Amino acid sequence: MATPAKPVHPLLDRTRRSAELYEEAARYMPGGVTANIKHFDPYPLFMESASGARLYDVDSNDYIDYNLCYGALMLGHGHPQVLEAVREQLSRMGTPVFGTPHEMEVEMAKKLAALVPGVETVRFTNSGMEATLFALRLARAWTGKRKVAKFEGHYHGGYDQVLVSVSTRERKRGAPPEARADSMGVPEEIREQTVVLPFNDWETTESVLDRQAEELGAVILEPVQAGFIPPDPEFLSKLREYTHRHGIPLIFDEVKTGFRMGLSGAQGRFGVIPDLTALGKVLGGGFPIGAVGGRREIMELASPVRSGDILGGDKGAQGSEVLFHSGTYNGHPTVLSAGLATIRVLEKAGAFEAVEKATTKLRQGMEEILLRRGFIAQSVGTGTIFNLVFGDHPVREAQDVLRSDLTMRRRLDHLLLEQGIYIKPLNRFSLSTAHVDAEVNETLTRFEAGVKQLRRG
Ligand SMILES: N[C@H](C=O)CCC(=O)O
Repeated sequence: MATPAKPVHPLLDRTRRSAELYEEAARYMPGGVTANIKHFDPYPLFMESASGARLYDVDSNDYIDYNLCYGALMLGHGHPQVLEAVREQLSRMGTPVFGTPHEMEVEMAKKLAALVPGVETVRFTNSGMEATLFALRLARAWTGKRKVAKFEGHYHGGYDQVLVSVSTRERKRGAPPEARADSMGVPEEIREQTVVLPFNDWETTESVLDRQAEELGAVILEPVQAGFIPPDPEFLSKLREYTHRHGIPLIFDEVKTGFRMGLSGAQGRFGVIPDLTALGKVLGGGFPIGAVGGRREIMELASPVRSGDILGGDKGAQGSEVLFHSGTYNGHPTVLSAGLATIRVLEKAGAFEAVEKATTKLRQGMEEILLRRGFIAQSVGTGTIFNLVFGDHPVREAQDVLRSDLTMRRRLDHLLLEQGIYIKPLNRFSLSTAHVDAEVNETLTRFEAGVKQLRRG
């Protein structure tokens, strides 16, 4: 059982019910949470309801939400068109799920093929993590090679092969990152199959790749690291050119960036097209989803027409000849109805641009307040996501975040929570169509009140 929170949190007076619930939760769930990312000190806040850009906690405090379920809610909470689409699906189909193919799967697959440049055909999954896992399997099957290269600080889900060097330790500039398991229970022989590269450092990346290229079945990365560190203009294109030349499938994990860097994702924004793309978050309109899309010939490896179905009792289906991909809830109608409704709203003229404009205004406003109050800080981001970094050095990779003043940032985040700005401490800020001018202005007022209390040292 986790130790109950000590009464030291500045929010304590205002969040007593959260503290009580946390104590109870810790009796029944390890650490009182059901996903490690949801924990923060001294206890996470328990929410009760939400609307638009706002969250309301169990103590009736309101927050302007910049976490938005880790970016998934691109239309904010409870968008009427999303709610209506879900109700309509349930009443029209008479069931949440058929367990058979249905028309909305085709509609969403067509939509993704039309919007995302690297997508020709699609398979749905239930999370972004499942999507990257399936994409890696496809790539390894395509090449017949075992190893996978990923980048330091990039998160692709909580399974063994990619749970490597997501957290960062300081290293000398130009030194290749080491491959470190980020969890107990990751077998050494699996960790050894993962090669770790430094984002935005082409020289070191190329020299590591040169040593490993023969054995690599895939290179996977977040084209915008952690959703907020943009790629150097040349970096992505050099990586694309290199992987193409060596026949290594390039996978973009666009779980965070899909529908947040524009409707064509980071690949559309930066004009670099991967072989395979993993999507999630916004695609489900607030419901769990993932998808893999990519080159037809690679995706086709998963076709049961080609290879049979190991679960179907086909005599001809041999495990080694079948690229297995399945899932009871894949292509769930309720989820797809929410996702399609979300995309329809984002496709309206000016909808996406308005969120970008609000993001720019908020970033500039926060920078101005911090600077005016004597803090050396910057916002780093692109599209509808950004982060705040204390320091004025260029932020191009995970090491640069490590070199910033994280203690100050954590202090600020707690003050912001106190002022009614919801973010997961140290995590990125995401905006939505619900973050209109009034919300941004109010956020800046609350932000200034928080910064006023921020002490140096
Ligand atoms: N699904 C991840 C953790 O559980 C979310 C990571 C993120 O969006 O930052």
